[in-house]
Formats: sequence, C-alpha cells, structure tokens
Amino acid sequence: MHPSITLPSPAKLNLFLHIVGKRPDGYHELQTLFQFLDYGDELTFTLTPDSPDIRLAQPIPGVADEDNLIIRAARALAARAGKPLPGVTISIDKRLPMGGGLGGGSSNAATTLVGLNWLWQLNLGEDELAEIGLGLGADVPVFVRGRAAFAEGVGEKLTPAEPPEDWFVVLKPDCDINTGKIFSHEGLTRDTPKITIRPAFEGDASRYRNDCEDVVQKLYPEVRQGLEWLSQFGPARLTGTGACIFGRFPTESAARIIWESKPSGITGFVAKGVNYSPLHQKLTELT
Ligand SMILES: C[C@](O)(CO)[C@H](O)COP(=O)(O)OP(=O)(O)OC[C@H]1O[C@@H](n2ccc(N)nc2=O)[C@H](O)[C@@H]1O
Ligand SMILES: Nc1ncnc2c1ncn2[C@@H]1O[C@H](COP(=O)(O)OP(=O)(O)OP(=O)(O)O)[C@@H](O)[C@H]1O
Repeated sequence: MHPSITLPSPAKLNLFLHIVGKRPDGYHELQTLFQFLDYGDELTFTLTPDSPDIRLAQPIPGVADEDNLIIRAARALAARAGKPLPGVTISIDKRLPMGGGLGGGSSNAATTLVGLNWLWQLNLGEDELAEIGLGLGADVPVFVRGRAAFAEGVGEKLTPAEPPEDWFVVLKPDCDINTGKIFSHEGLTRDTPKITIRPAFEGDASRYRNDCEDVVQKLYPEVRQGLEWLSQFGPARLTGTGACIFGRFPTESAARIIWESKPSGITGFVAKGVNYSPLHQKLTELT
C-alpha cells in the first residue's frame, strides 16, 4: 500500500464583500469577511514512489489538467522543494459547484499545498505556503491559513476573525457567472468607504453588503429571484461574484426547514459556518 491521505477541501462564504478601490493593474481592492463551511470537496493524495509524475486520477470536466489548480499547486510546491520527490496521484470528490463564488478551485489548491507539504514531509511554514498560494489565486491564502478572516487588498491581507458559527442554506441559481465580467461591469460601485473592524470581528456581518449584488441581480434574474425568496426568512447574500447565494439561520433545524421548501429546480446544500477550516481540523487529528 502506498502512503495515502484523504483531506477536506471546504467551501468559503464571503459574509460581506466591499469594493473599496481599483489598483493600477486593474484588480479591485476589497474588504471581505471569509468564513469556511463544513461542506466541500475531498481530495485523496496517493504517493507513487515508482513514478515521479504528478497526475489526476480523473480530470474535472471542462478543466484541462494543465489548468487545474490542483496540478498547478502541486507543481508549484514541488518546484519550491527543489529536490526529487515521489510522484502523486490525486483523486477528487467534487461536490462544490464550479464558478459559484464558493472558492472551490482555490480551496482545492490550498488543500493540495497543505496536504502535499505534509505527505512529502517538506515542512514548509504557513507563510511560505500562503505565498505560493497567492501566486495561484487571491483566495488561496485564507484556505492555506485555515482561519476565518477579514481580508483586504485583493484578499491576501488577512486578520483572523470570529463571526458567529451560524447555519446556512446555500443555493446555486441555475446560471454561470464569470468573475471578470462582473468586476469589469460599468455599473459596479468601487468606492465603498473602508471600514475598520475590531480585532476578531465578532459582529453581525449581515449589516454589511456585497457590492457585486446589484449588478449580478440585474444581469441574472435567477439570482434576483433566489435572493428574493431566501430573504423572506432572514438575511440573505451573494457570495463572491456569485452565482451562489446564502441565507443565515441560528440552528440546523431552522435551516433545514427552509431548505425543504426551496423552489423546485434550484440546487444547493445546508452547511454550518466554521471559523477553523475542516482541512486543518483533520490534519490536527492526524498528527
Ligand atoms: C470575488 C472573490 O471571490 C472574493 O473572495 C475573489 O476575489 C475572486 O477571486 P478569483 O476567483 O481567484 O478571481 P480570478 O479568477 O483571479 O479573477 C478573475 C478576474 O476578475 C477580476 N478581479 C478579480 C479579483 C479582484 N480582486 N479584482 C478583479 O478585478 C480580474 O479581472 C480577474 O482577471
Ligand atoms: N480544481 C478546480 N476546481 C474548480 N475549478 C477549477 C479547478 N481548477 C481550475 N478551475 C477553474 O477555476 C474556475 C473557478 O472555479 P472556482 O470553483 O474556484 O470558482 P469560484 O467558486 O467562483 O471561486 P471564487 O469565489 O474564488 O471566485 C473554474 O471555472 C475552473 O475553470
């Protein structure tokens, strides 16, 4: 039996998302609150000592292996290690909708960096892994660090936060939203005044908005209808640039009652918000 490890790759929510400016390189400066969900993909890493190849057991439909953030993360880590390493085969149990604002690809990249650092026994520190992660995507560092956080810059300046660990109904309206298209939309507001938060942010995130929500609702009636339906029952928001939306509930049973009554034809799930990533939780249990 070759050494093997199965690790969670959780989703994130942007409990709020403010666009506070635009950088000279065209990227938008954000202030956002990230919380993890106890729901996500699962990756299994199996070392193949007889072959140096880094490969996927099965491709993700619509994503070329070369572009897959899992392969890109594993290669970036191997390059940083700078020594011969055993090959690895990675299989994916994909549960998160792609391009849904739940950070699935970024989370897969982070689980790969953290998991292979462990399996290859590289002992790189969290700062170094987060730096490699930032080269793969702005949302990767928060998944590498594994703590809910208030994020600034493009998402890389992180202050740990402890929002309430509520339950969420997460719905995926039936549309695909391109992040670049939303960020380049002329109707997007880019001047929300910067806020300062108390260290640890224990406040009520639903006081704050997602600045992408107006544009996304205008372009995608499915999102508007979903938000209208969900907000009857409590605070509801878009995560990232969508398409997923979430409603917040104090208990699992309250969330499940609403989930059961969702309109037909809409997919999604019920999950708990967690401030410590299930990935890091699992690794703690293993060591
Ligand atoms: C909106 C968030 O989901 C918040 O968590 C993320 O910042 C999005 O991060 P991401 O999915 O890694 O985004 P990318 O795939 O890198 O971005 C796609 C495109 O959106 C635009 N973009 C993205 C992030 C950002 N802060 N400003 C931008 O202007 C850029 O044109 C970029 O080329
Ligand atoms: N392992 C992967 N899993 C999912 N998507 C991937 C992966 N590797 C590359 N991608 C590409 O990344 C794109 C964005 O996927 P992802 O699921 O991260 O979006 P998202 O949930 O909108 O993320 P964000 O909230 O960061 O915008 C996909 O459309 C796909 O082309």
